[in-house]
This record gives sequence, structure tokens and C-alpha cells, in this order.
Amino acid sequence: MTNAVEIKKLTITTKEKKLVDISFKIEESTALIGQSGSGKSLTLKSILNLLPSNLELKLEVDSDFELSSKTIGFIPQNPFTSLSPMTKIKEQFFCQKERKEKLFDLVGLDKKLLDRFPSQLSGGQLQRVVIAIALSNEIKLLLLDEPTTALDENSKKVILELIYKLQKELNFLTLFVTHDINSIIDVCKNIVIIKDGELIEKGNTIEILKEPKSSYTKELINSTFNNKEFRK
Ligand SMILES: Nc1ncnc2c1ncn2[C@@H]1O[C@H](COP(=O)(O)OP(=O)(O)OP(=O)(O)O)[C@@H](O)[C@H]1O
Repeated sequence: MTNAVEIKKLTITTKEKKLVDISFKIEESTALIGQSGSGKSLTLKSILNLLPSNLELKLEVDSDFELSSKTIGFIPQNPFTSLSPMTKIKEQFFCQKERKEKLFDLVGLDKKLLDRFPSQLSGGQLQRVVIAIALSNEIKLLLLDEPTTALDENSKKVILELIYKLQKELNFLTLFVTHDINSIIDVCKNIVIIKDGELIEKGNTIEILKEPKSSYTKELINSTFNNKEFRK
């Protein structure tokens, strides 16, 4: 099993104020949860080294692999806008033909779809394409930014199960960013809850759901958690 990535210190500041000041571990499958404006996207961007230039970053990481575009895969919020509409699918990811076909197989897509344009695929198929592209390299960490927001309930479930299966098969860490605890209880073993760029609570998903320590976590659970059974 790939070891954890420990974010020992992450601070993001503008000239005027501190936007994010947190520390957490990415172990197995971890969810970073917070409401709008809590600092989720900035945290992802800092791991991807894509922060806007007006922001200052201090990042101390302990990891047994280097964080780079070769070791990290990224699944954006909206598969419809993340692919170029005028380019065939096969030209939108950069690895050997055999690997593209193998990845399509892994994500449950017919390899004939490689020759199509994005507009010729369904939303669920496009989300699978985006997952295959994120796995082009043999990654050690997969970052997901609200990966199911653009999908209906049924496709959401299918895609989350696929990511869970791929993680077990290919043995990478995952960091799910979301505002919705409900969407990750089946797939994330650990959660990290942030508010206004600060850490509120972190730990095992089941334990936090059973016994949330902070009132903010209780609110988040009550607003999204509708007595759903969970399996971990
Ligand atoms: N380039 C920037 N310069 C100054 N402030 C910024 C910049 N980018 C983001 N912020 C501020 O930092 C805070 C956190 O933003 P961030 O985009 O990480 O939130 P988020 O949790 O991802 O929200 P959402 O769920 O709405 O995407 C917000 O208050 C935002 O206005």
C-alpha cells in the first residue's frame, strides 16, 4: 500500500490576510470537506502547484514520493468543460496507445470510443474518459474536485464505485474535495473538515459521523446526511 502524504503545514496568504492555515494527512481515501469559501480549491491548487500568483504559499510535505504531475492525477468538477470539444478523445491524453486502451478497459469503456469527439459521448462516459486521462501516468495520488456535481444520482453512485474499485486495484491515495459529506461516506475512510481556511475536525469517517466533536461538523452532517446506511 502506498504510504500517506502528510501535509505538515499549509498556509496560503494574500498581502492582507491568511486564507488557509491547515495540516492534515492524506491516508488511503481522505475527504476534504467544507462549505463554499472554506479553502478547498486553494488547498487542491497548492498541491497541484497551480496557485494564482497573487497568493503566497508555505507548504511542508512529508511523503515517500515527489508530488508532481507524474505522480498526481486530477479529476475536475465538470467533465463536460474539461475536454476540448474539437479534438478526438484519443488525442486528449498522452500515453502509449496500448495504455489508453488498457485504461479504457479499466474504466469500463469500449476502446472504439477513443476515436470519437466528446460531443458523441454521454455524460457518464465523459466522466469515465476524464478518470482514464487522470490515470495516464502511474499515479500515486488522485485528487478529485467535487467529481460528481455534474452527474445525476444514479451516475454519481456508479462513478464513485468505479473510483473506489480503481483505488483498490491500482493502489493510489485519493483526496476527495467536496461540500457534501453524504457523497463520500461510502468511499472515504477519513475526513478532514475545514471552515474559513482552518481545521475544524479530522479523523475516521465512521467515528466522526457517530460522534462529531464540533457543532460545525454536526451542522454539516445534519444538512447532508439523511440516515443513509454506510459500509465502512
Ligand atoms: N486569487 C485569490 N486572491 C484572493 N482571495 C482568493 C483567491 N482565490 C480564492 N480566494 C479566497 O479564498 C477563500 C477560499 O477560496 P476557495 O476557492 O478555496 O474556496 P472553496 O472552499 O473551494 O469554495 P467553493 O466550494 O465555492 O469552490 C475564499 O474566501 C476566496 O474568496
